[in-house]
Amino acid sequence: MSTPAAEHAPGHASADGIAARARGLTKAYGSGETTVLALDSVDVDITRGRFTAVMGPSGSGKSTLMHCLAGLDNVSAGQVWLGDTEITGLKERELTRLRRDRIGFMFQSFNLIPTLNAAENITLPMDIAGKKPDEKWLDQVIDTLGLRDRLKHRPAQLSGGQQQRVACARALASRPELIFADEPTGNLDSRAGLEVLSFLRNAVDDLGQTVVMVTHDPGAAAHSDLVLFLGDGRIVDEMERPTAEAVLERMRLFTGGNPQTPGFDVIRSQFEGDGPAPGAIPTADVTRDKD
Ligand SMILES: Nc1ncnc2c1ncn2[C@@H]1O[C@H](COP(=O)(O)OP(=O)(O)OP(=O)(O)O)[C@@H](O)[C@H]1O
Repeated sequence: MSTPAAEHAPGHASADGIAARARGLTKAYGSGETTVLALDSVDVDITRGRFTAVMGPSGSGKSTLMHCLAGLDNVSAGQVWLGDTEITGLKERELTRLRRDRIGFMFQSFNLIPTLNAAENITLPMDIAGKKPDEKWLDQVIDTLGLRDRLKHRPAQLSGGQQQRVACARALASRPELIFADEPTGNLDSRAGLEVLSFLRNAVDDLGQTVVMVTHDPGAAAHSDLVLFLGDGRIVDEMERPTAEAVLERMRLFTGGNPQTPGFDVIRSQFEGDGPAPGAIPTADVTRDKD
């Protein structure tokens, strides 16, 4: 689980391309005395063809950052670009189209449609958009994810790991510029979680995709090329070629080992005795993988 990114082959795309960029990104919720500054003037570049993990204590702004970069949430101040397109200021309709055409999403809950089989779930976003899939690319995604013999199965006939692989294939199917994954392993046992992380890694290394993943798990973050650490709505540090141990150590510094700090319990229980071994995926809310 603690495979260092250094062992991974570099992605296909050139390192100088920027898939998404934010400058002075600020997001406040509420108003007056109850205002919460979820993001505080964040500057960030997401490099194309890389796997970036976003970590930080609970409430540090990870999901808000992802939502603002993906155009799912409007910003209070600052600017966000997807490639060369500035998305801040776009109308909802334009944003919807941009998300549909250029971004893939993977969430903790797989969000598969129970009445559709795996193949239909994978192509659903494109079917809704009236777009024909690139069959060669789709075949490559299906084979990379090992779903070839599961295409006719409905979600209920698939294990948790297989369902998440279908969700991964759906995110990749339209060959998006950028894939956002929010705790993609959060509902999986450690083996299925590991599989999904390997597939995301392969999507970057073999298919040249760009992935941004929000996670609480240092072991999951160790599959990335770069970890961004958020604290109180700011990027407070970053780590190239992370290992689970180094990320855990950084998270410890973060919380100052203070059990009162939000997120401390999660980190401590995962790594210090009463949780799984370092690098394991949290096993709460486990979905059995019958592979
Ligand atoms: N819709 C909302 N209304 C009000 N406050 C919000 C809203 N969404 C998020 N917040 C607040 O913004 C801050 C950042 O939240 P966010 O969900 O981005 O954190 P996070 O790092 O993803 O947390 P977690 O790890 O617990 O998911 C928190 O203080 C949160 O309470």
